[in-house]
Amino acid sequence: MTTVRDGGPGAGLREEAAPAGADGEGGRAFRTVQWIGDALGGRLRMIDQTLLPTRFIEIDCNDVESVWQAIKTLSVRGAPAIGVAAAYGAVIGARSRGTSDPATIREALREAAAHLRTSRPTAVNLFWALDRMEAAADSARRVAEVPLLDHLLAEAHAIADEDRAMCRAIGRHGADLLAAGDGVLTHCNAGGLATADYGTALALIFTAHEQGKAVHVFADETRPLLQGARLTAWELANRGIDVTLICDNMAAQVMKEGKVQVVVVGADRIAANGDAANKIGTYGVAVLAKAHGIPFYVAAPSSTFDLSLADGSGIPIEERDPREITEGFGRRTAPEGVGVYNPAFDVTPAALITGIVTERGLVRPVDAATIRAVLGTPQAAS
Ligand SMILES: CSC[C@H]1O[C@H](OP(=O)(O)O)[C@H](O)[C@@H]1O
Repeated sequence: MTTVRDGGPGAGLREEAAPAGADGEGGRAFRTVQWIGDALGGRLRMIDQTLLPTRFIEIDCNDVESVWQAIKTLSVRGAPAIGVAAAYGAVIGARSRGTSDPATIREALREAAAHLRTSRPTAVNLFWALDRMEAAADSARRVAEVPLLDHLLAEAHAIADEDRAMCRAIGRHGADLLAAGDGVLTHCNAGGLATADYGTALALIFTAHEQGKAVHVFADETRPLLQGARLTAWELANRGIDVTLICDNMAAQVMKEGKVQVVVVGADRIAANGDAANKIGTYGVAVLAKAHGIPFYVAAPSSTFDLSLADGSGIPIEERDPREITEGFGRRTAPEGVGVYNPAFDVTPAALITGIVTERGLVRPVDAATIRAVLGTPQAAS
């Protein structure tokens, strides 16, 4: 893994923090995850999100282990972004034996996919993307003799391109749920940094903004890893969108003060009945929204649905290192040896979700029948 581009200390919100080349939607574009080069000599480049907002650093991954580490340590995070990174990681694995022999390439890809599957358990996009890459390797037997590695890189590019398109479609379908002047509360980061680009929950806000509908965002800082403070506030400020950062325990107060009209969050895995896993604290926000009569929306692409699960009880919840809580601010904030519980996600029951915004439309009411009607044919995930 090598540092490629260092925006320098304090890059923070400065113009140079986001690369040149507007994405056409008024934002200063950046590519969360991208492939540089061809199938044989190329590499996976990603923003190291653990260093934001103060430093904008891109890292290149040239082997499967560095992709695994980047996912595990949250250099790259967010369900869709993890899926895209894993797809390119599978390409890196497929070429690792240095041969053009298809059988060896397929075996190397399966080995890489098996390893990448162990990086994080909750975001279904990781498994969905790896399943798709393995299917592409197998289906290549029947396609014209494009070199297999080129075929695999094309599949990974397709996953990334589809994610970009899905994010914008989510924005289009969801922006109508926001009215000019609304206070919108969000939790964690479901923006461009969590996807190939543009985001899911934040896509609604970005699109509304591009439509001239100004909203004010309350961003939960989202302990313990502060994706809301470090990433969501950074993305929104970079796009000139009004954002107020609050501690997670302030969400009830801003709702009680009438400052929040809508809540919109992302998701990491949605079961067939609409139960949705998302960053820890989301379930509490949903309960608060219900108590205050505020609509609570989840925004997610179809690749985040796991229709093999009847409900949310089967969603694996990642538990992370206790030091993220006891030493997360660069100093110890709890006594040595104290017990710590650090689930990274929780599951919001469908009954608390007003609607799920997908690239294919709005799922409302949130139930299995409506999900099937909006998404069409079910997909299994491993
Ligand atoms: C668009 S998915 C974003 C989703 O992923 C985050 O989790 P993590 O930062 O641990 O990967 C969080 O649950 C976000 O809502």
